[in-house]
Amino acid sequence: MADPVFTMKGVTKVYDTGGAKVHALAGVDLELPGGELAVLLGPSGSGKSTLLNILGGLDHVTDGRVWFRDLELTAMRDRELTRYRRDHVGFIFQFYNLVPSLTARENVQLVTDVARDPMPAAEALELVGLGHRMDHFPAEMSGGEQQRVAIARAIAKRPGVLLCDEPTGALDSKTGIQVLEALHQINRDFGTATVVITHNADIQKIAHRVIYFQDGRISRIQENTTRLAPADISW
Ligand SMILES: Nc1ncnc2c1ncn2[C@@H]1O[C@H](COP(=O)(O)OP(=O)(O)OP(=O)(O)O)[C@@H](O)[C@H]1O
Repeated sequence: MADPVFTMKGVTKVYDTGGAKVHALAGVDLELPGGELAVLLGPSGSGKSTLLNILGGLDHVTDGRVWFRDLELTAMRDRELTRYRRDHVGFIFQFYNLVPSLTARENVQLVTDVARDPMPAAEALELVGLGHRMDHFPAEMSGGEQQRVAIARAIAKRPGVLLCDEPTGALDSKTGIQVLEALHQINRDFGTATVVITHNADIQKIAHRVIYFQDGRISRIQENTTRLAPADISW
C-alpha cells in the first residue's frame, strides 16, 4: 500500500450547541493511501462532512490526532492550517461557488494567482474538457460545466488531495457522470488522492475503497477488486 496521505488516530468531534452535545465523530482511526480514490457513504448525520472538514483543515478535532503526510494538522495553529489548505488541498462542494461576474478562466485564475506552483488556468480547464468554454461566464454554463470549472479551480494548484463533498448532488445522471469522469481522470493521471462524499450508492463502484459511516464511526471498509469507469454507471 502506498504511504498514507492522511492518518487519523482516535479522532472525536463533539459539537456543543448550548447544552446538547452532538458526537459527530466518536473515535475514528483511518489511513488513506496516496493515489486512492475513496468514497464515503453513510446516512445523513453520520459524520462524513465533519471528517472531510477536519482533513481539509476547515475544522478542529475535539480529541485525537490527524496527519497529512508528515504534517500533523492537529498540532497546527490557524495560520498554518490556512497555509496547508492553500498549498495542498483542493475542495469541491455540491454548489460550485464560482464568482458570477468572472469567466471560467478568471475563476480559475483566482487560485493560480496565489498558488505556489500552479498550472496555467487554460491547462486546468482543458483537463476537465472545457477548453472551448474558457471565456464564458457561469450563467452561460450548465450545472455540470460549472462544477467542472470548480474542479479545474481545485486542481490548478496541483493539490496533494481533492476533497469532494457531494460533488454530483445537484446534477442529473448525465452531467454528474461527466463530473465523475473529470475526478476519475485526475486521480488516475496525477495520482491525486481523492475523497468523495456521496449519498448515491452507485458512485461507490468507481472507488478503490468505500468507507461506510454510522453514528460517527467507520462501520465497514470495502475494497473494490473491480472498479467501474464513470461512463459505466448510471442513476
Ligand atoms: N456546526 C455544527 N454544530 C452543531 N452540530 C453539528 C455541526 N456540524 C455538524 N453537526 C452535527 O454533527 C453530526 C454529523 O454531521 P455531518 O454533517 O458530519 O454528517 P454527514 O454524514 O456529513 O451528513 P449529511 O450526509 O447529511 O451531510 C450531525 O448530527 C450534525 O447535526
